[in-house]
Amino acid sequence: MNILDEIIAYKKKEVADRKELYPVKLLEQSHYFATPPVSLKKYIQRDDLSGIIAEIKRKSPSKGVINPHVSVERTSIGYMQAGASALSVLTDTNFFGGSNDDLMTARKFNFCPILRKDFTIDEYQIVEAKSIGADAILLIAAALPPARVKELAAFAHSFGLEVLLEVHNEEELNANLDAQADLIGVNNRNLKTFELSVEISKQLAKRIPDTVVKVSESGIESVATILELKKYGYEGFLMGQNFMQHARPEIAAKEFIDELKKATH
Ligand SMILES: O=C(O)c1ccccc1NCC(=O)[C@H](O)[C@H](O)COP(=O)(O)O
Repeated sequence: MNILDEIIAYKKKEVADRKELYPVKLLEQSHYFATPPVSLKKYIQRDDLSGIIAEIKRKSPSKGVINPHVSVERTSIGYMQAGASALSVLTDTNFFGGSNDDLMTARKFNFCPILRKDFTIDEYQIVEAKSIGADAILLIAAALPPARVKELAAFAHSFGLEVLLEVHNEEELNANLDAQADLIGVNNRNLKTFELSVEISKQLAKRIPDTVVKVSESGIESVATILELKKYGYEGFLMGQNFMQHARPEIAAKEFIDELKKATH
């Protein structure tokens, strides 16, 4: 069993448990159902921002412990002050050390779009995402049959949530082109082997329709890589570890984004 299979097997059990503990009727009482979402797509395309989706990531299967005691309040505010376009918050606890509380903290202190980074396999998790104040969800093509991707994307849209569809190869991309995703993210990390290469973003770029915002995800470590990916039409850049491995991730993000700004002006 690879790590993605392991995560999905765990999620199935976790979702079943949560449905009992926190029924949908309870989640629906959240005031976030009355709050209009902030568009991830639009913020990524804003000229005054960097295109970077800055992630809060305490640990990961590939890296182990990264920054377990990070202050979500200070880091999320600092990321946005540094010029990030949006936030990504890992809410999975077992494999990534995150939580719904992390996302709710980020929500409380920021007006920007927030991507709920989790392993969505069930409608329940979409209701949950809305109830904690997320603006967008992630759907991973490697974890879902295309028909499920379509159903879950439509369900997310019914709450006004945007969908970032994550692919890692041409087969996954082609099988999900009609999913109505708002953004397509190419994950440079193979979630089954942890192998990392930004070449995969370059290879898949021309296969992604121009109507969809392109995001390159994972393993982005330099401004030069972003400048290169922009030439392939990428507008969004999801970055976690490169910032989170520093004691003060928001300072690392500011230095990075300042360098990016200098290189693009
Ligand atoms: O990061 C992992 O080890 C990982 C393993 C299995 C499934 C997902 C995983 N990561 C989620 C992500 O997609 C990344 O957190 C995100 O793209 C940022 O990547 P990075 O900049 O390399 O931290």
